[in-house]
Parts: sequence; structure tokens; C-alpha cells
Amino acid sequence: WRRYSSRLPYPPGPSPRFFVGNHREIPTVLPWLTYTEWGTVVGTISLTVISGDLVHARTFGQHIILVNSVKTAAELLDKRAHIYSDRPVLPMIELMGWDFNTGLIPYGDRWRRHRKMLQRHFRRDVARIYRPIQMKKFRNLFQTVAAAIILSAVYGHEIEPANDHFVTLSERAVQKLSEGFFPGAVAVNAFPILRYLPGWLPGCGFQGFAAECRQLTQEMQQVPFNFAKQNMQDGVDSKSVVAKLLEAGRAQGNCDEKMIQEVAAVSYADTTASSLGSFFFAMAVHPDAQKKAQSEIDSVVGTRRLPEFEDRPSLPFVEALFREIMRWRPALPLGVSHATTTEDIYEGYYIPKGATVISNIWAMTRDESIYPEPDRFNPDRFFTAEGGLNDDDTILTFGFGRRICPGRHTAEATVWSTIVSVLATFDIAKAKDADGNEIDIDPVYSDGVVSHPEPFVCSITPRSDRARDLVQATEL
Ligand code: HEM
Repeated sequence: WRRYSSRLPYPPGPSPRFFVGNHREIPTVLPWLTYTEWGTVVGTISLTVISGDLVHARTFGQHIILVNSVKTAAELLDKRAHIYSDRPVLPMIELMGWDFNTGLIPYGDRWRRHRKMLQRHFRRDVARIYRPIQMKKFRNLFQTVAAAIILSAVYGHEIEPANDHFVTLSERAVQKLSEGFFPGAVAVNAFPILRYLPGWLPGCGFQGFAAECRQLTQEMQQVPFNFAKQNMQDGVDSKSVVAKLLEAGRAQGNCDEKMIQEVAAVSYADTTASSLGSFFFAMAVHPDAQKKAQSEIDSVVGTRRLPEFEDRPSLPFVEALFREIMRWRPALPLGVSHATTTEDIYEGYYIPKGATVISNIWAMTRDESIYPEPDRFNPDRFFTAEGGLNDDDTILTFGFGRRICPGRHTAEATVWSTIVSVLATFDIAKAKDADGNEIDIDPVYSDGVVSHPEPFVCSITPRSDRARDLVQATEL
């Protein structure tokens, strides 16, 4: 089988050059756009025949498999999850201290233990416990709303409205992770031996960068953990995830504090803020969709109270709007790369062991056969001809298979509750300049694993005196 399989071709893709492979074609800016093009273009100078669903490229010795369709992602990453659930080995990640993160841990026992802890506290039924916090924290600005929820649930820490120490630590570490792919760093990932060279050698600037990042990743794990542990010892906190994990560990006599620190820190290096930014952007430029959602909320909920999670099934248009935000601007356009633990054959193509497998969520959310006019923001696409919500409720940007985002139930509830609470009480629109002209909004989305809109100006005004009074008077 081995002899047979190694004679099969790799999936189609750009022709590799000697030694460097396709290193020069791999884009450094918004790569998901180029990868999506590779899935649709047939034959250019450097491209051989491209079938679309599966594309093969190579950088130096590393095989890269791009999965461009939901169907193929389901076949490989879900159904063959026993093969496709590893992560690529990137020495730079370890040098930067980011290897504590569940999302980057190789498939195996340590990952399994992490996942079990996370699932215990974030699975669908447990995620309901955080609903009161989700509703309460809506009062904060949207940039900090996600961090406020997760830090309160995980560490029992109520964040400062601005410049919160814990939030800053996480933001700086996440920022470094996105920056960590400059040329020197890419070279270490391709040639791991370089990690042993001293920082003063030319081209070894990555060592200093990595040391700085390692310091941050350690602090973001230790500082909030010590806070929660101290509160627990002082008898102030027994409800946070950290307090519960410590208690359970101690009761079982095998309390792995390091692992609890890691798992807790994973939860607050969170990406929910990207989706919230896209929501404000979408609402400012699509007033019709906004009005439609507001009318639905007003007619179902009335104006004497704020929406609750129990209202969710009665708000189909808000549901469609939520799905469309997550589809239109997926927070992780390329997900998190998987890797194969053994070789595989798919539709006559050979996929080697150790290949990096990239789920191109951007391409999947732009599949015209499922989402006509995919770049248009259109929540109505989630309704059937009969007027009911269709069954397309899988949020692709949470990834696939055994490595699918374990925080998805909490994240989904945070995004939904923010959408519905904001729309019930505020109007979002384009801001106006001094002459009263509307200021156009077209935010640049950042590169990196998480793509979020760069800050933009928009107007957020209370919908009416009644709504404003309600917000002020209600003990949220
Ligand atoms: C809108 C918000 C979020 C989005 C779009 C998102 C998306 C993702 C994606 C695409 C992956 C990789 C899936 C794959 O490998 O196929 C992932 C993994 C992960 N996410 Fe999320 N996530 C979000 C929020 C959260 C939250 C709130 C938490 C914590 C409670 C969380 C914890 C994790 C962890 C621990 C992993 C690694 C799982 C593993 O490798 O086994 N995420 N997420």
C-alpha cells in the first residue's frame, strides 16, 4: 500500500522551484485571498492544473495542503480526524513561549488533557452558566466586552474600563504572535537547527524577539492565575473556572497547576472581539438590515425590557444576521493549521505524513454555489423560500474535527448577546464630518491568524429616551 500510495500524485498546485519550492508564491499579506484564487484559477505561469477543492504547495521540504471547500474539510478534517488532528511543528512558537496554548499543542496526551479541562467548563450546557455575565458585561465598550466576560468567568477578575493590566498583557502577547512571522522567524520554522544560534549573529534578531514574547506569554499565564488562586485561598472566590479546576485537582489529589494556568490563559487570548468589530462595521454600512433586526426585537421583546437568551428562538432575523456576520468576515480566515499524523490518500491524491493542512475558511465562506454574491452582506440568504430559517447553522470559522474550537458555545453566546443588546438600545450609523457629510467606512482587516478590523469611526446613539432610561434603570 505504501509503495502504491507514494506513486500517486500530490494534489494539484503551483509548480515548485528547486530547493525553495513555492516559498516565493506563498503570500505574506492576506494569504487567504491568494489561496482562494489558487482554488479557482486554472493554469497561469507558475500554476499547473488546479482542481479547486484541494491544492498542494511546498515551502522548502514542508508540504502544505489547502482545503478550499466545506465538503473536503468535512471528509478530511472531520471524518478522518484520527489522521488530520495534529498541528505543524513551528520552533518559533516554542521559542516565543506560545507552546502552552492548547491550539498549538501536538496531538497527543497533553493536548487531550487540556481539551478535557476546557470541555468540562465550556461545553454547550455549562456555557449557559456564563449567560448572566454575558448580559451584564454588555455595558462595557465592545472592544473590552469579550475580555471582560472571559476574565470574569475564568479568573473572577472584574476588568478596569481602560488599560486593564490583564487585558494589556494578553493583547501584547497576541500581537507578538501575529508579528512573529518576519523573515528570520520563517527561516527558523523551515530550518529548526537555527534556533540554537546566538542572538548577536546577523539574521538572528528572532532570538531577542522570541525572548521578549516568552516573558509576556509567561506573565499572561501567571499573573491572573495567581490573582484567582489568592482569592480562592482568601475565601473570596469559589465560582471562577480556575477556582473550580484547582478544587477538582486537589480533591483528586493530582492538581497540575501548570496545566490549569495554561488552559485558563488560552481562554482569555480570545478572538471574539474581531466578530464584534465586524458587527459594528456591518451595521454602520447596512442600515436596512439593522432596521429589520430592530423591528423584530421590538415586536418580540417590546421596549420595556432587554432581550434575554430565552428570546433567541423567537428572533430568526437576528439569528440570520449573526450567521451572516460570522460568514462575511470570518475571524480566522485560515482557521488554525492542522497536520497529518500518517500519510493518506484522498480522491487519488497522495497526502504525506506531517503535511500542514490549512482549512481555507475564507474560500468556504465565499463558495458561490452555497452563498451567491458571497461578498455582499445579506442575512436573508439564511432563509428558505417559505420564509423560515434554513439549516445552515454551522459557523465555519470555529474550525473542524477534533480540534474544533472548544470555546465556540461561549463565544457564540457572547457575540449573539452583544448583537441583540446593542440593537435593542442603540442605532449604529456612519459618523459625520464637520460639514455634515457621512464618513465612509472601509476598515482594513489585519493579517495574522486572527483578522480583525482596524479601528474605524462610526456613530452609536441611544435609540430613544425610553431605551436610554431602560439601560440606566435596569440592574443588568
Ligand atoms: C468568535 C470567537 C472565536 C473564534 C472565531 C474561534 C475560532 C477558533 C478556531 C478556527 C480554532 C481552530 C480550529 C481547528 O483547528 O480547526 C480554535 C481553536 C481553539 N479555540 Fe477558539 N475561537 C473563538 C473563541 C474562543 C473562546 C472564547 C475560547 C475559550 C473559551 C476559545 C478556545 C479555543 C481553544 C483552546 C482552541 C484550540 C483547540 C485545539 O487545538 O484542540 N476560542 N478557535
